[in-house]
This record gives sequence, C-alpha cells and structure tokens, in this order.
Amino acid sequence: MAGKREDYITWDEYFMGVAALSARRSKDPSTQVGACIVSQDNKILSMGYNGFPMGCSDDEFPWDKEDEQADPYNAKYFYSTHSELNAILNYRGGSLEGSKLYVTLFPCNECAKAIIQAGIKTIVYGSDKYDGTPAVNASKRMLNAAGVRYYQYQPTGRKIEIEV
Ligand SMILES: O=c1[nH]c(=O)n([C@H]2C[C@H](O)[C@@H](COP(=O)(O)O)O2)cc1CO
Ligand SMILES: [Zn+2]
Repeated sequence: MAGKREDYITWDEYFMGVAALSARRSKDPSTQVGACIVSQDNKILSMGYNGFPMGCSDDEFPWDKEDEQADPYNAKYFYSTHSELNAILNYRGGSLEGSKLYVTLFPCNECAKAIIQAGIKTIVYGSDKYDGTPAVNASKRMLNAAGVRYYQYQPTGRKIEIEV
C-alpha cells in the first residue's frame, strides 16, 4: 500500500499562495495586494485584489500615485478598491462571521473597519511595509480594540511553481 504524499503544502502556504496569486491580477504598477477569506473549517469563501470598481476602466482611470500638479483626481487613491474590501464585497454567500483573512499587505484603517464589521476574527498578513503610518496605526488601534487577532505569515521558503 502506498503511503500519502508528504510534500503537500500547508494550509497557510495554500491560502497565502492564493492571496499572492490574486495579487497578480492587480493592474497597480506600484503595489499589488491580494486577499483570501477562509472559513473556520479551512474552506475558501472569497478572494480579491486591488483594482477599480466595476465599470471604471483600468485604461481610463489613473494608476499614478500623483500627477505633476498633485491633482488628487488624477491619482489612483480616490478610485482603487483595496483587496480586502473587494474580497469582503465579492462574498455573496451570507455571513463572514468568525472567518480568517489572508492578505499580502497589512490592512489599512478603512479595510480594518470593514474587516471588523464583517465579523472577520483573524488576519494573517504578509508585508507590513506601511507599519508606523497613520493609516496602519489607526488600523491596529481598531483591530486591537475589537479583538481581531493578527499575525505575520512566516514564509517557509518553499517555491511553488505553477505552469498555466
Ligand atoms: O491595505 C491595503 N490594501 C490594498 O489593496 N492597497 C492597495 C491600494 C493601492 O492600489 C495600493 C497602494 O498603493 P501605493 O503603495 O502605491 O501607495 O495598494 C493598499 C493598502 C494599504 O495598506
Ligand atoms: Zn485598505
């Protein structure tokens, strides 16, 4: 009798991998973020990445951080929907109460509000490159107050290649 395969990926590698793959759909030239929401029994409920809302063309809306005149209408920030919010909004199945969010970048304060209100209880994040900024400080303050647990994903170093 053959034993089971032993080099299968862990749950964390699987869900962080799905979040990272989702990020590859992002059109943002500077920061690509992916998210994956998982139930308490390890079933994927939803996914998302940062992008403009439906009907707002990736070719017509700006992807710049800032134009020469520093005109906010010509920068992406008014228009881009964050990956975490997209993952929450993409879920049409009912409640996300008690679920877990895997996200490649620590959620900002706006996403933290949506995460808390959606009932997500755990966040596993990848990069924390905006740590110390007001948005992330405010986010951590709210997540702490609301009892949302968060911890940084510890990369295993395993390379997962997918040929498509
Ligand atoms: O939590 C987040 N989730 C998320 O999807 N984003 C997106 C919005 C923007 O498209 C991009 C941030 O752009 P930049 O790093 O160039 O400022 O990442 C940004 C954050 C900020 O933490
Ligand atoms: Zn956000």
